[in-house]
Amino acid sequence: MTEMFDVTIIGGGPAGLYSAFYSGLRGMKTKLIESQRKLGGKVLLYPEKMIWDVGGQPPVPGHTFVKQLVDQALTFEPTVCLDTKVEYVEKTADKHFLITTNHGEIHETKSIILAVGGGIIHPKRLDCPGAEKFEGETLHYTVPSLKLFYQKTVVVSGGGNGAIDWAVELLDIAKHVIVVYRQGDFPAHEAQVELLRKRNATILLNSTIETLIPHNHRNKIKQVVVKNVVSEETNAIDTDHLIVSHGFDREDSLQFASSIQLRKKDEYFYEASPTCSTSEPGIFAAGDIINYDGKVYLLVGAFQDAINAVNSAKQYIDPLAEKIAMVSSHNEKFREKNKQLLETELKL
Ligand SMILES: Cc1cc2nc3c(=O)[nH]c(=O)nc-3n(C[C@H](O)[C@H](O)[C@H](O)COP(=O)(O)OP(=O)(O)OC[C@H]3O[C@@H](n4cnc5c(N)ncnc54)[C@H](O)[C@@H]3O)c2cc1C
Repeated sequence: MTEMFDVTIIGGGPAGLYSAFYSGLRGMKTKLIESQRKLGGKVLLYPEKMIWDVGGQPPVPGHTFVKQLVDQALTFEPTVCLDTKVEYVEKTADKHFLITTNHGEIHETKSIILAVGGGIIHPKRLDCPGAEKFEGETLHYTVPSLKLFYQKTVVVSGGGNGAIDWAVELLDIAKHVIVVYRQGDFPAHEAQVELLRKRNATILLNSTIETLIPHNHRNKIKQVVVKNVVSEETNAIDTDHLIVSHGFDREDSLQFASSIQLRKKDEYFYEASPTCSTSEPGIFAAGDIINYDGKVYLLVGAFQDAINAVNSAKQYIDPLAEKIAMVSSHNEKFREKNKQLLETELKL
């Protein structure tokens, strides 16, 4: 038999990471399984974007935020399995769960927190012949470092929040920002679109990228050929970099045994209560994968869900456990750390 855990968290994004911290705080033996090689979930897609909207947290770039989240998640030393995709979940006669991964391993657990976000996601590739040879060099699906674009001409393809946020961020860094979008207007936040229009960005609506023209013998883009879908005119634009933000393809390979009755709101979201219980006793959920009235699809929403999911899981495995949300001062682990921090503070 494999080692039994109190809770196994599937997904190592913000919801899963904070669940791992909080379940440690509640004294639960915790395992976290993540399909990617790195923890951080979707925040890994925006390492250089500044995050402003987490209460009490000064603005930090995504990569710093991920580091802080991971450090916090490891506080109570959960077992972490990286590069491991959960494929199948079944329930045993004694109401425990068996989780099968792509490596064929079986993990045993008393409860589960689903924190799989939008599933395993991959940025949608540019539909343009030969585009893959420019990837990583001058064609980007995430922005690894803003420095790369300093004083460069950058074309951003896409019109949603991801594309427009990048374009706005680049206004102070790049020499020139050109946004190409296939529809007649942007669906992104109005205030951001307004900023783009007020500053010197070039906006090409009803337009798509048809071809990428390389520098001689090099895997660098020299020009993008843009076609206006209304007039059918084409135009070659000199560029140093191309950022493509066309959304994500989603891989949802997680299957449940037919005896597990997990209700979905639609093909995407699992139905959950505000205390993050799903329709299947013993399975709880947190973050972008669930839907209930008032659900907030932001980092803070994922954190609140994580607390509720952990508290519900704790109640499931120990009905006599405290119902109220615990605060960090209720844990021994912090006593020594608090002492050290206080001593440092008093010396100042
Ligand atoms: C471009 C962009 C910018 C954003 N900016 C902000 C912002 O400024 N402020 C803000 O509050 N929010 C922002 N968000 C939203 C925020 O990132 C999400 O709400 C948050 O990441 C949701 O966390 P999650 O843990 O639910 O899901 P995710 O972050 O999607 O993490 C889910 C994890 O589960 C893993 N997984 C999935 N299926 C399996 C499986 N079968 N087995 C194992 N692992 C699996 C995935 O690999 C992934 O790591 C932004 C989102 C995007 C896309």
